[in-house]
Amino acid sequence: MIIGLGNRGFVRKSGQSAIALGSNLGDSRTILESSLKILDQTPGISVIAQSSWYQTEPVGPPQPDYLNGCALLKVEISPLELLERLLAIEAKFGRVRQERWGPRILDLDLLLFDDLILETANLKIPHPYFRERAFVLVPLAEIAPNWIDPISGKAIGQLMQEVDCSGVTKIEN
Ligand SMILES: Nc1ncnc2c1ncn2[C@@H]1O[C@H](COP(=O)(O)OP(=O)(O)OP(=O)(O)O)[C@@H](O)[C@H]1O
Ligand SMILES: Nc1nc2c(c(=O)[nH]1)N=C(CO)CN2
Repeated sequence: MIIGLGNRGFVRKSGQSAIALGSNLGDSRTILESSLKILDQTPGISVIAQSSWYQTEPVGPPQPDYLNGCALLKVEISPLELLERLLAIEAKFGRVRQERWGPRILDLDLLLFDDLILETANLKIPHPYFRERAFVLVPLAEIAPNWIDPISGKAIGQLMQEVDCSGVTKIEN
């Protein structure tokens, strides 16, 4: 377990990462599928697993249901570089930040990076809210149930058991 010392600290240049994908504006299914293809074609990033898509009730201000999913990436870049790639893809799809937790065309969150714990101004790993989000834990448990959260020491499958998953519905196809 490596504690990041901000930008000056030890930062890995490769690893396995888990990301969350979400969208509740536009043609969400196409947007999410396309963003995964772009990620897989990005130098230093390979998509090695993806979950089913889930229709999820919005957490936060009233807004349309989301389409959510998770993916596992093998990366040859640092966590900070990975975040930059994720933000660039969001911008490519025209994501503009308005109200916090408001509706968005595309949201790509960096959930986990091996067993890294990193706390910088722009990047916190593990994602600070993932443990309480069924819209993250259900798809993530589908593809990585045994990944251990380096802060709680619990497996993803166990974390999922601890939240109310009633607002998360798997899309079959
Ligand atoms: N693990 C992380 N994954 C993605 N962004 C992160 C992470 N940690 C910190 N950030 C920072 O959060 C900023 C705001 O992200 P964003 O606007 O997508 O938040 P949000 O998705 O609305 O809320 P939430 O953080 O609850 O998912 C990003 O610009 C990024 O610098
Ligand atoms: N169901 C759902 N609710 C949300 C989501 C999301 O992806 N899915 N993202 C948010 C901000 O990150 C806030 N609320």
